[in-house]
Amino acid sequence: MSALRLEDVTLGYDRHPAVHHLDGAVAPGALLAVVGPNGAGKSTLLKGLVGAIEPIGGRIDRGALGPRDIAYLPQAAELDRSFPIDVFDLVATGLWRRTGLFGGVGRADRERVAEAIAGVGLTGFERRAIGTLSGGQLQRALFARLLLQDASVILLDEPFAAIDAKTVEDLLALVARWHSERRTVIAVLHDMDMVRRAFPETLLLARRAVAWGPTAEALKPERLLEARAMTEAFDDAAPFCSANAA
Ligand SMILES: Nc1ncnc2c1ncn2[C@@H]1O[C@H](COP(=O)(O)OP(=O)(O)OP(=O)(O)O)[C@@H](O)[C@H]1O
Repeated sequence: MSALRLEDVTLGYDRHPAVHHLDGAVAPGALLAVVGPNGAGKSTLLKGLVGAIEPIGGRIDRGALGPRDIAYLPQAAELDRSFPIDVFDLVATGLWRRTGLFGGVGRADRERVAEAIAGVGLTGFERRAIGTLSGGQLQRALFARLLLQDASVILLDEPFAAIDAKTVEDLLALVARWHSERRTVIAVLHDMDMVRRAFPETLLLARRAVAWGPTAEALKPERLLEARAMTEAFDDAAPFCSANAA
């Protein structure tokens, strides 16, 4: 059974497609990279998978997965850093899945939060306001929250952008751990060397799927060139699927 199945999925904004005619399946436990040029539709795809936007066409079959089974880390720019919350409370929101928004955090839960914070190397930062953290520290805190969310599908949008090498290494180890726990991980990435090294499967996106399969196949130079050309040729103002051109 697939964790996620896409059937001729078109996603977009105001009825303008941003990415279209996606067909494919992500198996449970897959470790999938989503790559492609700027504007290729990668973030849009993750938003569609998590259900933040509804497809304009086709359908996304999530099988038995409920909304709480899918965790989503948006791009750093989408997070409001001025929100007055400290590291502990931010990480503790990962428990909402179980406790509910007003469920309260008991002693055992507080220990779990502390454990998750330790797991990302942020012990001592519990009472720091998130606005005072470096980009890498904030990303560590957000990964700690994902640890607590305990979701079977984890979507990461450019999780390693503008992050130092040591933090990347530590967070990548968490991704590997999630993979070993048979969770499904889908990550939007720009670092092709990292994708080749750490992600067995790749979806190369350029407003539609250029390639989807084993990473070595999907990232062949001719495929990457094709992706760039396709993204550049895409007409953002086109009405809903004016052409079905392949
Ligand atoms: N909220 C929005 N409203 C209207 N159009 C949008 C919105 N978000 C994205 N788009 C458009 O959808 C297209 C795909 O954008 P998307 O952010 O999915 O690309 P991406 O592959 O994630 O790009 P990048 O690598 O630059 O993050 C772009 O043309 C973008 O301008």
